[in-house]
Amino acid sequence: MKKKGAFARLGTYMLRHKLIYAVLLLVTVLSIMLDLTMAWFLARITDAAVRLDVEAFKGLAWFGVLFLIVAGLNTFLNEFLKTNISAKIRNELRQDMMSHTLALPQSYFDRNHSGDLLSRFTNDNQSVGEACGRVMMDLMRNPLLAVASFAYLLYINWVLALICLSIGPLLFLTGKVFGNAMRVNSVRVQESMSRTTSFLNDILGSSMVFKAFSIERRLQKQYIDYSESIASGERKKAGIEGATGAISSLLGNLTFLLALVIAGWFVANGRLEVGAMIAFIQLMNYLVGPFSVLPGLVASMQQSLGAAERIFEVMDAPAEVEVLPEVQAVPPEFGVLQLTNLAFGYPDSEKRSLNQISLELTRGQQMAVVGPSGGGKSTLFKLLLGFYTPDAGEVSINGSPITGMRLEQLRSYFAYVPQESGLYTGSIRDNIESGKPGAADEEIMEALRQANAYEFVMELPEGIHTDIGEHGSRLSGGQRQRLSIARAMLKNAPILLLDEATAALDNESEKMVQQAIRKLMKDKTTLVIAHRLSTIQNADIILVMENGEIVERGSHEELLTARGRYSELYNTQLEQESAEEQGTSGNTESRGSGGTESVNQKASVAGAV
Ligand SMILES: Nc1ncnc2c1ncn2[C@@H]1O[C@H](COP(=O)(O)OP(=O)(O)OP(=O)(O)O)[C@@H](O)[C@H]1O
Repeated sequence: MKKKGAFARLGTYMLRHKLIYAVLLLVTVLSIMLDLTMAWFLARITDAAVRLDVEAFKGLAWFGVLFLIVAGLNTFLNEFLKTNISAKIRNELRQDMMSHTLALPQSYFDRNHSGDLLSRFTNDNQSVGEACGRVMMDLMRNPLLAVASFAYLLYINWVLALICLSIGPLLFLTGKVFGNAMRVNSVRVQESMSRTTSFLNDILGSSMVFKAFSIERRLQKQYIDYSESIASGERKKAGIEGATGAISSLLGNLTFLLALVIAGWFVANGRLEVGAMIAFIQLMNYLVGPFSVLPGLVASMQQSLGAAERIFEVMDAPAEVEVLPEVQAVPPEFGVLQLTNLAFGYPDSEKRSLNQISLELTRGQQMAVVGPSGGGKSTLFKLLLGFYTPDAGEVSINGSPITGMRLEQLRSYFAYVPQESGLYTGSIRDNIESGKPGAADEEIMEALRQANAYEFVMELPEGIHTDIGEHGSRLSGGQRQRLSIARAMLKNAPILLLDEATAALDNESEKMVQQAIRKLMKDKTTLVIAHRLSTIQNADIILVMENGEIVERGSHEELLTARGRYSELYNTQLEQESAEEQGTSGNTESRGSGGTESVNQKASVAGAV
């Protein structure tokens, strides 16, 4: 998108506030008139003093008081409206950006770093807000002030006026040269800031990892590099601003001195009154001032337009839905889910992550997907949830291809329990309620009971209103998972997609989670990704996925008898678990409930599917 495009689009936001801009324009014109009045006032007061006209002072004093009141009110209105309009436009941009971001497909989030997005929501938004308020109005005010002052100077003495004006082109040229350098540099600073925000976003969100690996020094060094890169851009900015300011003021002072000498000479020769010379000095500042601040303002505007482009880039990214979806109040009827010859490769990836996938899941059936890492299990879920569209083949529910369904309609068939609990900052209530927006407290409590989470939640200081911290960091892994299950319970969708919700839990916690899952799965059709094969022995069908293909399918017994890939995986895992069991059995007491459970123990809590 060209700069003009960004400006025109910002214009649509500004046009929504025509009235404020109209008042701001009036205030600006009034402030220019007040500036000129000040020059006139100085001339009058000087002339009265030179002529020893005491009578004139009384009137001038009253005029001065009135002037101060009007100028004060005008300054207040000017500052208030500029800040106000910035805040309004920033707010609207933020909201529009958020609603579009929420509508973006998963592939967008795969490609773009969340820290970069964050930077667009914050730094860029701030910069654009400035442009629509202060920068914009100053860009209008300064040329108007220069023209008005020049007209007044012409009226006082045209020779002096032309001398003053001669500085204009020089200052303009300075501004153009330095303005370009400023724009190039500010793009660099913005990019550095965005990289730094991404880095901070990553490391601050995983404080336990960097502490556990003792990589604080390395992170500190990396951060110093990022921070230095911002600082170096900012130093360069200071250099450019300093040079622009120095050249502008040198040119301004030179012209000023020249004009002053000539004005003094005119006064000495009786061709100019002393008051007119004082007015001239004041007007000279008004004429030269804008030329020296304009380059900086133009550079700021360019920088903000760059920021606006980055915001509009997000808003222009193709969305997966036009209107943000609403949760369907009543869960749909479900009969059968069919996948026929499904094939899929991620955008930007040459390799196919799924190939020739065909399966049928009927109401009430419990299906498990197992297989080595990278086999395509999670990708299968992503396609079912409509995060990506298959390259070939078809997914249909109750005989209707999902391509003909709205996304919210498709997603209403599934309750998803992700591997990571997927909780967000806010209260327990906020998190659970996302399963059924608008749910009553009783429904939330019931879901918590069903998910074996009621008791621990009630023990928390503020119950369901307790803030759980970033991604639920104030809770244990098992507690997080039980909340994730409670959320799925509240959704009450016909198909449960469970992504190995029992991974990495201790014995006690796993029991609680498994119980919760069993209740969740009651009367539900289930598709579960399982890494621990001991937990899926009761599944109706087990699919073994490898390299994106289903290489085996059948019940636990059938697959063991077949002595194929499943039986290989099962026996390897059995051996590993009993080796771990033997290695740790001597320490059971010191471990408490955090130890690795035996295969038999696991089998006793198995039956999730
Ligand atoms: N967003 C992505 N972009 C590109 N390739 C991806 C993306 N996500 C996964 N892949 C690739 O797709 C393949 C299947 O990955 P998938 O996450 O489905 O495996 P998985 O069976 O769920 O693995 P695991 O058991 O480790 O979770 C892998 O080769 C992986 O590298």
